[in-house]
Amino acid sequence: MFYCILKSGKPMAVIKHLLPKMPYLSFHFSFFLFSTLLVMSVIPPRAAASSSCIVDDRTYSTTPLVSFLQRLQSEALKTLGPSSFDPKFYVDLPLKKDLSLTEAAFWKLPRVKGIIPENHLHRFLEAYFDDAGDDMVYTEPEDFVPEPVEFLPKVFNPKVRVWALEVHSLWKNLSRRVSDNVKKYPERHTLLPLPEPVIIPGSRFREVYYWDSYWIIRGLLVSKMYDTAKAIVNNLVWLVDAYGHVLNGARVYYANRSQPPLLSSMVMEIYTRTGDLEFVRKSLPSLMKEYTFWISGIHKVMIRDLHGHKHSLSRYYARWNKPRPESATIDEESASKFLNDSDKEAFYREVASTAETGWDFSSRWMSNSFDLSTLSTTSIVPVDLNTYLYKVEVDIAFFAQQLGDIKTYEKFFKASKARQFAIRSIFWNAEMNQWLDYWIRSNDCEDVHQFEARNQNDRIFASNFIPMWNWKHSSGENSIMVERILESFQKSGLLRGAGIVTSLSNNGQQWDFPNGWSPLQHIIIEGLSNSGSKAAWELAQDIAVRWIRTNYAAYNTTGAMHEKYDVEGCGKVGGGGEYKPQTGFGWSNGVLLALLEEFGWPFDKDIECRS
Ligand SMILES: OC[C@H]1O[C@H](O[C@H]2O[C@H](CO)[C@@H](O)[C@H](O)[C@H]2O)[C@H](O)[C@@H](O)[C@@H]1O
Repeated sequence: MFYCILKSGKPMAVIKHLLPKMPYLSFHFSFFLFSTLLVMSVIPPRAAASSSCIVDDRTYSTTPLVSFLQRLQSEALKTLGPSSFDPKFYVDLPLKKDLSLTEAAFWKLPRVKGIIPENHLHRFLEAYFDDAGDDMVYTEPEDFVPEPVEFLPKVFNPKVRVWALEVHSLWKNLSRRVSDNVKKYPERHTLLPLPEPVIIPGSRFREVYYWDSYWIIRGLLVSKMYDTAKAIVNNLVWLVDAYGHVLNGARVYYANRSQPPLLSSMVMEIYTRTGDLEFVRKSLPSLMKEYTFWISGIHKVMIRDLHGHKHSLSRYYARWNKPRPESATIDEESASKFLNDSDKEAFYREVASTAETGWDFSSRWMSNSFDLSTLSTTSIVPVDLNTYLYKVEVDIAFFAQQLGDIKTYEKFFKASKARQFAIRSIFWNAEMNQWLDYWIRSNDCEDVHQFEARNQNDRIFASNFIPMWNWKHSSGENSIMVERILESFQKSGLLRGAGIVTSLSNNGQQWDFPNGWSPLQHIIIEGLSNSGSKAAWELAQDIAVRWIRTNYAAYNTTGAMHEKYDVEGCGKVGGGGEYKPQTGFGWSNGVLLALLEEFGWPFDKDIECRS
């Protein structure tokens, strides 16, 4: 009833209507109800509103090691202070000795006014831990050669070729395998014992990440490193078999959330280059298992459109309502404004669910762009997630067809058509000519949410154009639609001097203005270039050139590839967010190589920034 009153937007009228039928509602109570509803109807949905009706909430519980390392993280912050403090470092530390011995020594450390003195902390860390990352050992990728045959055949400019070869050689820096120690003493490591070599993003990201791996693989394929690419997929398949989904990253503390589902796309890219059907056959059961994770239980949302059609869509939803272990000190600080435990838990769930989106953090998930405590990710049905799931359906249907499994082909083909229809019905906004995230205004136990146009979020994000990515696979948009979307993109404010900005909100979060991220550039560029429109292809090339130039300029001044860039100026590195900007960097290297392969670089075209 509460929910119906709220949704009506006219609390007093509804109460008046109810009063005659409910004589037991006293004046005082109805006044209280009215004021409460009035306040609630103007408060935007926020973290505390969620999670009261979760049916499928199986979590992997925290291991004793993670609990201890989190405690160590919190004590280290008290000793060292917040400047330059990276909480992730502590939960990545491998134990030298058994946990019981380490804990006993920890409790014996002296404390001055409750704080461990710095020299004692350092001595303790040296005696009982290896360095963070020591359990991921360097391994020479066997399929790496300094200049692969037929490498970037369309790149003629000598400066660009030299640079591209340097970026290609970065795969060697980022190549790792899990040390034998992890297999021997798994309880001493938060790292998971992945069976095959990996490519890591770099710097503080010392382990495999799920969606990063897609663009890493795109680059590895340009570098003709097919075995390394397959090894990454085999590791992710191993995670699906062990946990039922691909983890956010290959650490035990990431077990209760995933990241954007791009595993089938990785298999598809590898198959397209190698024609290895056996590889597809081995991966397919895990792709189907992962698909179930995304379309059922807490990830599933049903929405009835204005014509009465029911659509099954998906959202991000972490099975976790505590601080993220890798950022626990930060999350506890952010949650300190919530007074009671259940509000804190709801907030922590929103935080972890936002990490599942890959866009952590962004105004996209906040009802107030400047207030992290208004994160509402579990109440949002996101355009990009459903675009990726459409692609999963198309990919699985294709693989099944190649393998002669007609029943699976038909099932997934049908599912892809249903999602295509759903994307059009729920996300498409014909006035803006963009696809908009849909906010379910309550997170209660409704079976089916009724579509209301006002629940589309009309703020501008790069994600509003992500469905273009699927133009390659859908039967094609008509050309008038493409032109309209193109115009809408060009007027959106997202296209800046050095690439596509993530959003228009300058609030200090890293997935917001003025940052541009390699994966988003690549998705939108691929969408535009596959639209069949010449103008869209030219725009795709223009964005690629801006992006390549800014990567080059930053590489020249800093000697590194970066995780994100500030697209307001050529050669500017990105910032904001909860950790220091990182270098390395897996997906940026992959996207750069993929763009150079696609668009090439003529001999006489300048690579330097245009003023
Ligand atoms: O430690 C904070 C967060 O760091 C990761 O997120 C960021 O880096 C990832 C690796 O490049 C990338 O996949 C993600 O999109 C970035 O926002 C991590 O994935 C988060 O879960 C973590 O909380």
